[in-house]
Amino acid sequence: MLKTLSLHNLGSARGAPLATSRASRKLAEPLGEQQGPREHCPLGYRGPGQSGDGSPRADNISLILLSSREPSVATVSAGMPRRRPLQVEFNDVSLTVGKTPILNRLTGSCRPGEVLAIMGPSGSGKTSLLNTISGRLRATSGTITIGGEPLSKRHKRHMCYVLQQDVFFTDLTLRQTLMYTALLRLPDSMPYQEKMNHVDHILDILDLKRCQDTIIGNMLKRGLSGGEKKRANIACELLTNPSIMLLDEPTSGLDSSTAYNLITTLKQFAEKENKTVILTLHQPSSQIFYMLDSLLLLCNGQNAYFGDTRKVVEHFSRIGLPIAPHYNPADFILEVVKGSPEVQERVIQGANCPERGTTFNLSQNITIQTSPSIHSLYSKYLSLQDGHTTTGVEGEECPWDEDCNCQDQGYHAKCPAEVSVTITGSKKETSVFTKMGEEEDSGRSSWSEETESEASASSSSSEEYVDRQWPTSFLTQFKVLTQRNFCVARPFILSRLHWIQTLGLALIAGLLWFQAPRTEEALHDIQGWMFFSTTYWMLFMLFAALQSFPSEREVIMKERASGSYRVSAYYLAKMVGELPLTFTLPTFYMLISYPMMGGTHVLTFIKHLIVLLLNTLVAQSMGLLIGAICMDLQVGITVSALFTLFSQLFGGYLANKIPPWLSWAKYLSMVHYAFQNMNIIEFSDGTPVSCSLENSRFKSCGFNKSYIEVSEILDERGQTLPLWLNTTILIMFMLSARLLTYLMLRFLHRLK
Ligand SMILES: Nc1ncnc2c1ncn2[C@@H]1O[C@H](COP(=O)(O)OP(=O)(O)OP(=O)(O)O)[C@@H](O)[C@H]1O
Repeated sequence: MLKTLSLHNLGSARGAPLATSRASRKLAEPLGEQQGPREHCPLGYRGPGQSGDGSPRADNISLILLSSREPSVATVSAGMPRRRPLQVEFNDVSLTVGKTPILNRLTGSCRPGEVLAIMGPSGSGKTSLLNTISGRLRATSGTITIGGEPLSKRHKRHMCYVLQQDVFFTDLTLRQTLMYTALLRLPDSMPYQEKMNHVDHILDILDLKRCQDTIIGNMLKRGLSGGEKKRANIACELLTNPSIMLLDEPTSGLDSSTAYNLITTLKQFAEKENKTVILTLHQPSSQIFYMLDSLLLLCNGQNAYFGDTRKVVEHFSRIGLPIAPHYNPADFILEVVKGSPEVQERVIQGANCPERGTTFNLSQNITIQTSPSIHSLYSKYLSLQDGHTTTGVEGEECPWDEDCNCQDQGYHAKCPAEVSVTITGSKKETSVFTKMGEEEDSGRSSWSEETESEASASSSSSEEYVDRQWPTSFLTQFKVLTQRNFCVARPFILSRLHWIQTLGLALIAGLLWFQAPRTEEALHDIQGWMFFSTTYWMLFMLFAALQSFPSEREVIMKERASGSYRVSAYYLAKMVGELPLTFTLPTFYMLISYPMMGGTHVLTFIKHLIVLLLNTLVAQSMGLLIGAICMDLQVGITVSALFTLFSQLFGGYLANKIPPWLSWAKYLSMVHYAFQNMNIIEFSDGTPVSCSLENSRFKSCGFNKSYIEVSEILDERGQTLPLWLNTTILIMFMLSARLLTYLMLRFLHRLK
């Protein structure tokens, strides 16, 4: 049986899959087969029209297409606070970065319930426009309004921005990622269980249940697939039920079927929930293309077309660039805006008509060179030649009216108006796809009075949360971020490699200084163990902390840009969340190494441990500070190497006789204070050190004393400060470094 799609004018087939495209052809194939390999239940494909086993019945394709518009997406916001629908408008928006003009007088709008696609070749300014609409970039001129009000910081909580890149903490599972997002971005007034139900619901809608316990992963660690990451990205944003969704290339890297399903979901989300969806697309299939309500086509940052997607074919015909039959209009318009300067000029002028009162000399044929892939597709299926020539009406100049309509009916008659496509299904069945027209859209909720009044009548709490500066209290942010920081840092700080490294070094140090006798001869060795332990943990923690901000920065920036939490909450949570992890390995090291070195006093061990942990915290603080200042790992490593070597050299063990003009430098060495404290503790509280039997270098050994006086041991390494003062100075080091780090994050790196 043959399936025939008859579209009376390509442009009016709103929402209907264009059977001229490869994707449409695929649709017309037995859907049971098409569904088979798609292990993940395709978005928007559930519901009537599916057979008992979940696969659609091949004889009911048009029903499936219609019923695919009744998805579970309709309940994305079930139980969520209601959001007011907001229209996005931008007028004459220009953007210049430095001296480079990026966007030039762009005008467009998107109403609630609609999907606006921004299309254009690479580098035409799609992402820049999205950034400008979201407020991440400030327009050089022009106006942007959200719900009739000029764009302001307040609006960022009404919109979500799905970035082109998938920015996540790679060690968290998908479920953890969504859970923390929900806890941070959904209001405190919503019970925990409800938030978790919402997470489940979103996982279900985006067909991510199957991989919810998989880690996000990265290049080195396998995790979610590219398509799953894309959907995870969208899931995080859907959680907050935003009024406006901005998506930068949501379909990039997805296969055509997944891309189609994703756009279907977004389309349904816009329609059913009255959301404003603006997305950038690179090369959509015609099926996807006609699902979009309106299109803004960019050409070198300028407006090449803005309007109804269904009218794009007509528009291009009108300006002398009619689209060949069977050609995917999305491919065609991209070929056009990548064409010769002459073609680009014509398109830009056509888009700005009637202001410029443009008329085109349609007698001139313009050849648009099609891409090789399109060519091969054409050769194969449609037997076209290299490129295709668009031809206006010979010798005729179309008289344009005020609305840029060609008034010559004869001209229009020559434009492609009706296309009939025959598709052969493998079961040799035939059915007729009927045009999906305006009637089908009648159910679409629009920016209607009813919706507005509904919105205003919605619970005050919902609007209240929307307009509050933060969705959650400081305490909630702190608690959730502490837990998340712990989960994020644990795989790194307590990695198997770090356990092995710590065990190995503890054993080596223990064996090297094994049961060192407390004698004058072994004094240098005991101090060697103390110096090694101090510097090793300084190096370990400092370099571990160094990577912390540079690696987390993108995620934090993304979350901060959507107004999820305060920098102070994040920073404080990071300090607290990582604390137990910071203490684990040094404690493990001390438990092995100290007894092996011959330490027997429990109290001395505890005091040593406290000093070592404090030293570790100071080192971590310095690492965070250097990382926050540099935000570049290479620069950070160089600065850290200088700092740690300086600290070691002036630590009091390697060099005793420091030149007087350099003696001040030791006060800047954190090792100096920690090493002094360990000496004080070991020789005051531990086993006394016996004098050498012959030629002792200590005066106290000359007065018939068997043990060296503690003060003499300490003085041998220069002037010693009391234990409490060394400890206070170390604490001051730590607090100042942490305060400076906060200021860096808050003011220098714009995590604000
Ligand atoms: N900060 C900047 N400084 C200078 N030029 C910039 C800057 N940001 C963007 N551009 C330039 O502006 C142009 C538009 O960039 P944009 O990323 O918006 O393009 P795009 O259409 O999204 O491209 P793609 O499809 O490849 O992602 C590019 O030529 C880019 O090099």
